[in-house]
Amino acid sequence: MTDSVVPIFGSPWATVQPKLSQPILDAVSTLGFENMTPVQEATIPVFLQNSDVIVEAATGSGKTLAFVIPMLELLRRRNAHLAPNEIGAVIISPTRELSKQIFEVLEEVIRLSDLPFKPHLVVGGSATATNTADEMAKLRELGPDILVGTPGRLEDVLCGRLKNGKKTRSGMITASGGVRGRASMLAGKLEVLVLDEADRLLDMGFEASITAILSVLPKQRRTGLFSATMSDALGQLVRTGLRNPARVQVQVQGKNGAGTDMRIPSTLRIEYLVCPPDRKMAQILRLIQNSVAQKYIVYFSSCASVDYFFKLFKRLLSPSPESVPGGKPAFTEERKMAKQFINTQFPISVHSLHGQMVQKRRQATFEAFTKLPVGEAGILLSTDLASRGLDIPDVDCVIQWDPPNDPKSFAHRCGRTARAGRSGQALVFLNPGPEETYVDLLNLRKIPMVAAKYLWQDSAGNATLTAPDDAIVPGGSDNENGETESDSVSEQSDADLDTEPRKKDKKKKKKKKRQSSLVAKFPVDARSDALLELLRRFSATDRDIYSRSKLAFVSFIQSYSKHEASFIFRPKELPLIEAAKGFALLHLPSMPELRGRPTKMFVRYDVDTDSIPFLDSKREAQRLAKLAEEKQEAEKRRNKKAEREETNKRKKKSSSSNDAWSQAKEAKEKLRERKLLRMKLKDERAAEEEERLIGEINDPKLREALAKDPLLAKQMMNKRDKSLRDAVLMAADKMKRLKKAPTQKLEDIIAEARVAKRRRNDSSDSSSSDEEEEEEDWEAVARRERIQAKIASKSKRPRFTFDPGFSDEEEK
Ligand SMILES: Nc1ncnc2c1ncn2[C@@H]1O[C@H](COP(=O)(O)OP(=O)(O)OP(=O)(O)O)[C@@H](O)[C@H]1O
Repeated sequence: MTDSVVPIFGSPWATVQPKLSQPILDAVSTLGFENMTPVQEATIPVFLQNSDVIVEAATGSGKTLAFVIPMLELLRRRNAHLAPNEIGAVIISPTRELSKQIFEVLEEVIRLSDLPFKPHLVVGGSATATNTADEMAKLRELGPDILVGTPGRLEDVLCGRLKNGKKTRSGMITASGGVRGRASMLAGKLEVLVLDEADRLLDMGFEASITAILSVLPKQRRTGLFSATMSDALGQLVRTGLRNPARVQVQVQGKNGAGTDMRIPSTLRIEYLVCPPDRKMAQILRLIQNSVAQKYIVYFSSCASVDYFFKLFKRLLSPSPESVPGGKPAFTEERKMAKQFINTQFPISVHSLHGQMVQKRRQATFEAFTKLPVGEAGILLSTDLASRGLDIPDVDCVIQWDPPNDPKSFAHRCGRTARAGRSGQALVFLNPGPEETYVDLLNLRKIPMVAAKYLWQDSAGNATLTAPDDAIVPGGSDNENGETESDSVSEQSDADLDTEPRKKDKKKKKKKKRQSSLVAKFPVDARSDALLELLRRFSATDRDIYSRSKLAFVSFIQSYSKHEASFIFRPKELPLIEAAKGFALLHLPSMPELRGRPTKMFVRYDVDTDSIPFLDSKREAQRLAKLAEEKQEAEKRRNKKAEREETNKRKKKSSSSNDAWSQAKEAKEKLRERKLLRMKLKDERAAEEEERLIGEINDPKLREALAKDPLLAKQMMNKRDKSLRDAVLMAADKMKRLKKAPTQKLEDIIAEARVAKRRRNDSSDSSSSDEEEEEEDWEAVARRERIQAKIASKSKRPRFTFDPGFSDEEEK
């Protein structure tokens, strides 16, 4: 392991051992670099001696040349000839911007040294298949020796384009199960591999591509890993196949000249400001107003925040008359208002950069900021896309509106200033409360910070360190909810008596109150509040700004919950209402995170948000047309709904009267059905019973007769009246004898039989009368009985109609 202390510059290039070739020495001299930087001095000899290297050195310390120079030297020294489709070296970096920057340095050194190497930049951005195919064809035609690029596109070139690979949890496509196209370049003879920002490249996000690239590289190669935060990735180094690597850690030189273990350049001053989140904008403007700095980078946690604040900063710092609704007079008035908050002697241009921008704009905006003319000030708003490696000249100040989600990025962000021995300043905003411990975390990571002073603004608009008279200090007793400290104390003693769940509830409330009081203890800054009102006015007059404000706030909250240092950045303790004010929202969005927060503290902006227009007339016309369409649709829907309701009402009404009728009908029907069923069952049971009874009668004649009159049979059997049976038989015989009409009913016969029986009983011994007489009597009785039966039948109809005892056929 090689350790060296950073004096800003080290030994001359000519002192390197083994010696650098003359063309390369000429090139660095033409670049104006007389001496090496310490990291170059420590790395180049080791790399040249065919050893793998892991290099960790502060941001802006010259790591790019520390790998570019030995790489060219190693390629120059090799004897093997490279075919047009073979490459000798690959440099991988995590972003397109950084790849381009490295490529430009490499190209410049090759040009100045006149070495016969062809470098080529391989970055994404033109994702369509035809573009990729074109690019690959161009690449084969060009036959480069060195490739510089991002992992995904390099994977396509070196391993073949992957189709249908498997998606990993992190969203990357892995080769397993996928089909690869033909590789455009062969890496079998590769001499040098460099991973710049290696710790980032070894993160999960790039894992699949890096693994695929490593799999097609020869094992006999030189590998160099470079970063300002290398130790964070040591665990993953095994994967890169390093062979007995030399570790180069360059110490930062302290003020007394001795080496320190700090991770940041000694020329960089990092400050932190603890203040409520709604004061950030005013603080930035006052900082710009107060300093001589010209170039600023402001970091946000999401692309949506960058887009939104870009619009706000632009309206404040460099508006154009077309961007202000109401034409020129309104523009002049707005300029006047904005000048109350920032009034610099120089123009300030505003730029934005993030990963969701189209490549062309991304490139243009980056170049515009990089090449800003001397004497002109500029602000670049960015996400972490511009946090690593970018060597933007003359950045004076780095401001972190949001601390980064990954604490590693903190040093990289700050490192965009104070590069190559220049001095620079960085500022990070922290919310009062748990976020203040971020200072300790960074201290542990060898990144020291000092507290910044809150900046005020006097009536003349100048930034000052002393609070003006209108800065009302709440005295610490009143908190956000209007409760006093003593209230809290008495509540605390009450809480001691409370039951467990209530205690928890109170604890939560107390926590919230503590948070709110932390914010509320800051003196009121009326000018900051007035600035926020102006920003809200921008939003209320430009739909583009208004819609972006909501998006930005929501994405900020989402991003806040993804902080790696979640023990410091606790979403539950984030002062959300102040954050919403800081985003200059017109109203609070309805989101679950705001539940239980003191939303009354937020004053809604008095505007009908539906009427906020787009400044772009085309967009506004589209919006109005869409709105009219939506209104029509809504009207139609309302009408349809009303119609539906009306018909439903009518239906209900008629069905309620119809219902009673149909219900009664239905009930009747049911009753009838049930009755019929009952009768049927009864009949069936009766029939069964009668059959059984008939079966019991032995006499075949009687059985025959009774089979035809089951009712009689039943009656007889019930009574077990043998004499009646005999009488029936006798009567039946007699009928036969007298050849009486077969239609005579059996019940008549029975009636006659009964009369006869009675008579027989009456004149038991008396000689029986002659047959004629008997016959007459029988007739009379039968008549009487018939009449009686008729009367009875009128009142009680028999269930079965009686069949004549003997049919005509039987008679025959
Ligand atoms: N020997 C040198 N003498 C003077 N300036 C140099 C020398 N080497 C590099 N520089 C300059 O130093 C600046 C920073 O270099 P470089 O971008 O390589 O830093 P870095 O260590 O890679 O930073 P980061 O960690 O941010 O990627 C560049 O502008 C570069 O031109």
